[in-house]
Formats: sequence, structure tokens, C-alpha cells
Amino acid sequence: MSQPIETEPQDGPVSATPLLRIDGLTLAFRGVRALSDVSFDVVPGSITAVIGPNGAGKTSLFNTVSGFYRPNSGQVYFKGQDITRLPTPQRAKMGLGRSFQNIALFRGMTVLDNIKLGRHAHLKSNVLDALFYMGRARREEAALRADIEERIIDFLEIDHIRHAPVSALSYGLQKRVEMARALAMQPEILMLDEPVAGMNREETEDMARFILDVREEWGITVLMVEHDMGMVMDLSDHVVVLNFGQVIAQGTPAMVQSDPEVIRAYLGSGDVGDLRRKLQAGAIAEGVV
Ligand SMILES: Nc1ncnc2c1ncn2[C@@H]1O[C@H](COP(=O)(O)OP(=O)(O)OP(=O)(O)O)[C@@H](O)[C@H]1O
Repeated sequence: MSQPIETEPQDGPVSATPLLRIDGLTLAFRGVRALSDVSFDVVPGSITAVIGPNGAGKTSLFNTVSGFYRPNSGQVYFKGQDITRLPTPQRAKMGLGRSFQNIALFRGMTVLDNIKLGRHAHLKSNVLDALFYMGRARREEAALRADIEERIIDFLEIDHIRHAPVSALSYGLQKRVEMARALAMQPEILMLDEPVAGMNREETEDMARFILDVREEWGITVLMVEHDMGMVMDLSDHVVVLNFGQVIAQGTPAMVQSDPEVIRAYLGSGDVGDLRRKLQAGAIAEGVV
């Protein structure tokens, strides 16, 4: 039985038990090390971003945390419990929700039906549970579910498309529906894999607002992988930088933006994107690289 974990005592505000702790994760594919001894904490109520050049290991990390990959070594703790060996659906039931880099919706189904699918993480799964899960309790849960779905639809401003097939929607709206489905799982932590990839400026700003509101209004902790540096730096409380499967820096956006190793990693990979633009007025101009 795993023991609950606490963070090291810190200066400043009272330290909280991390909602998610990544502890020494190593993952290799036929000799290729995708992750090497990766460790960091996600504090409850935070927005934490994982960034890094192409091939740095971000998706591998997400897949390991959500249970699609088994690490070669290291642990993942969620709410103080070791979930490293737990199957994906059980992680979801515990409150770990995620969206995918490439939209994973049922394209022929309506928006509402896709959102309803999110609830399956909470369906009773064994026979005894099913036998007791009848009558009043069931009706009450159905009413509660409908209420949650309505709140999500309202929150994400997708009422006008609730009966539209997903395949008829713009890319930006599909990403929003994917977020709605993840919220329907009633997660405590929402893992977003490139939430604004492929979006235009307006769609990106909308999504950024929703991510902030998910934290502010719903109290959900957010862990995201994102290439859009402007958004990462604007939204995040904590940024973890991966390069070749290793954590090369972590801290506040201001700290990682001026970290010479981070700048070198991005410049070296050619995957500079708008980091260069963001940094030009700062660290690069100051000659740290
Ligand atoms: N299923 C797999 N089989 C073999 N190698 C893999 C697999 N998935 C990832 N890798 C390798 O692991 C390393 C990390 O890849 P990963 O996709 O996690 O990086 P990433 O940071 O998400 O990249 P991107 O920003 O391009 O999405 C790369 O060298 C990649 O080729």
C-alpha cells in the first residue's frame, strides 16, 4: 500500500500536497529513451505547462501519466497514491481527465452525445454495484449528470451546436467539444495535449480564456503540453522544460524564459517558434546565449 506524500517544506505560503507527482520516470522504446528520470510536482489549483522542442518527450510523458504507457522505472502519484500500475479507466475514475493532441471525438455523433460519453468514466463496473445501482439513486444520478452537462455546455458556449455532428464543426469548436467531454468526467486535474494547436488567433484567445476559467470557476488543476509560447507564458504558474527526455529547467515563466539552457535547447533544435520573438527583447538581447 503506498503512503501519502508531502512536498518538502518551502519558504513562503504553506506547502500543499502535490495533486500529481512525477517521480523519476524513465521510458524507452526499443533502446530510444523518450523519458529520462523525469520528476516534477503539480500543485493543486495551478496551471502547469510542459514545453520542449519536437521529440522532447512531452507526449510520452502525458501517455505515461494517463496510463497508456508503462514506464521502465519511476512512479506517478495522484492525490498521494501510487497510480503507476493502475489501468487508464481507473485513473480517470480517480479524477484524471485528458484531451488529445489529435482530436479523438466520435465524428459522426453529435456534440451532446460526445459529451455524454465522458460520463462513462464514472459508470458502475461490477455486478454487485450494478444490482444496487437502481431506482431512486439512479434517477438522481441521471438528473445530476444532465445538470453537469448543461453547465459544461453553457460554460464553453456551445449550446448552439449541441445537436450538430462533430464532423460539421470547425477545428476550434471540435477542440472545445473535446474539452467539454474531458470536463464531463469531472476531473480534478485536466491534462490538455496541445489545446490550441492549429487554431487561429481568435480561437486561441477563446481557449486561453476557457483554460483560465476552468481553474478559476471550476477549481480544476490544469496540466498542459503546448507549443504556443505566448499562451504558455501568459497562463502558466509553473513551466517544466523537457529536452531529449530530460527536465532541463522548471520554474515560473519568467525563470524559464531567461534560462540559458532553455534558450540553447530551442535554438539548437530549430524549433524556436514564437519563443525567439518572446525572448528577443529579453535574454537573447542581453547576450546570455
Ligand atoms: N510509440 C513510439 N515508438 C517508438 N518511439 C517513440 C514512440 N513515441 C515516441 N517515440 C520517440 O520518443 C521520443 C519522444 O517523442 P514524443 O512524441 O514524446 O515527443 P514530443 O515532445 O511529444 O514531440 P512533439 O512536440 O513533436 O509532439 C522521440 O524520439 C520519439 O521518436
